Amino acid sequence: MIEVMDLTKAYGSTRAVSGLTFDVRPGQVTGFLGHNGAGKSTTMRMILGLHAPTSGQALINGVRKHDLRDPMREVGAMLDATEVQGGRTALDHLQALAYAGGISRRRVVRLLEEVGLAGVARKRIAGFSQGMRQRLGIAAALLGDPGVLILDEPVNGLDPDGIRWLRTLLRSLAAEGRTILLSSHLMTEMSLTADRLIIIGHGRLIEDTTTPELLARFQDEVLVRSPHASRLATVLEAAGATVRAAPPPSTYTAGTAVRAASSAPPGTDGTWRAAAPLDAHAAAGGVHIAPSGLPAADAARVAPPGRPEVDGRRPLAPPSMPEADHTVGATPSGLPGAAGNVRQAPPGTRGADGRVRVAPPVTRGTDGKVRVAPPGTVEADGRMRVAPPSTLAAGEAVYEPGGEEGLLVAGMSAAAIGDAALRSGCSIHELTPQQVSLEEAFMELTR
Ligand SMILES: Nc1ncnc2c1ncn2[C@@H]1O[C@H](COP(=O)(O)OP(=O)(O)OP(=O)(O)O)[C@@H](O)[C@H]1O
Repeated sequence: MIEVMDLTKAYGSTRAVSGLTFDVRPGQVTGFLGHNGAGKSTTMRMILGLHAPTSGQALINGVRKHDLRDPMREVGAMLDATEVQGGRTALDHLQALAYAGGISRRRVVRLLEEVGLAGVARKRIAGFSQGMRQRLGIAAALLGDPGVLILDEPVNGLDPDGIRWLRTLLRSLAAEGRTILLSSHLMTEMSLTADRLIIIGHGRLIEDTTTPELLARFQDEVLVRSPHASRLATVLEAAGATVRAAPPPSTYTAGTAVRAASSAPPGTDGTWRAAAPLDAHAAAGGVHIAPSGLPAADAARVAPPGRPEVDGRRPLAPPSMPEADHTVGATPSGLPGAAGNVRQAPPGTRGADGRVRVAPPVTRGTDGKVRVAPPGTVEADGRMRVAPPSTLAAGEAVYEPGGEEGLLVAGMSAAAIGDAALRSGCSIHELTPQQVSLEEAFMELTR
């Protein structure tokens, strides 16, 4: 058992670890996750008594590491597999450690076999690959057959066989009732190996959970893309669901609405296109956007309802559409007009930057606030920025989101969401139960 209690470590002005508290229980593999510099190694070093905490304490089997009666048999660790003398052979290295701990040569030989280094036992470590050094480090950690094992990035450099071997080894050691704390950046591996997860960020605890609990929390959500997202969100919340905005799609796909940007990056197919669900927008009183600096021939096309061209392309915007660098807007009362014309926004709706912004009701966020898209909502890499929520300033309106907005809905099945959408007259373009990986859950949590 490892107990970390209100542990803090400052290196000068750097707070590597800050008030960290968690337990690592026997019989489980506990994964220790965090971005680079999150404080994992520092925490492990404090648990192992290699660095003194600034405050708080870390105990192994109820005492500090230095107070363990037989430390090698109680705790084994591998922090940095490169910290070995390259001039020695693997056998000499392990034997020196074993001698210091009163451990038999027989155990050394057995461990070399177990970690797959028997064939190179008499070779100098200097010639070892990173994976071989990791195996040697793991053998050293296991020398005393300890009940507590602390491994910092043990998977690094291991080949697929080695990774599988280590996973099986750690799971069987945990099944014997040992306490295992393991850090790794390899999320897939962590999700296969760890029962519990301690996730830290900037030296602080973010989550103390189990792998299935964490995944279930995110898998509970259903991604809904709808041109009526705001209204649908209200409907779903009234039905008891929890709704949050989904991150925008990372790249454009055909039919995805593209918003105005000062310098216009192309969509994935190299052209700007108007959103496919324009008809739905029109029904909702939408606004369609012409990006500035339009690429020529296949440039922004705005689709009046029901008038795709013969070749399937959307017709170009009618003449009433302002030239490039003007955003096309319309009053919420109807766009495009019945005749298929795009209406120009009334002058009063232009923002300080000269762009037209009109806020149809559908653009209100789930919090009821209107979101204002900052100028240049498209990044150079083609990703869309999420507009920060904001209230509508006097005389100011917002960009219509352009395409369908994404919602992540928790607490309601996809089927129930579909029914609710039908009943409330909201269209849905996508309804996907989320299958997140541990990596995605981790990124979401540590954002
Ligand atoms: N000996 C030290 N002296 C000064 N600062 C340190 C020292 N050790 C770590 N730090 C700082 O403490 C912070 C946490 O580092 P730590 O190595 O614990 O993070 P980590 O989560 O293990 O990162 P990684 O995943 O990259 O190994 C970092 O900002 C690091 O620069």
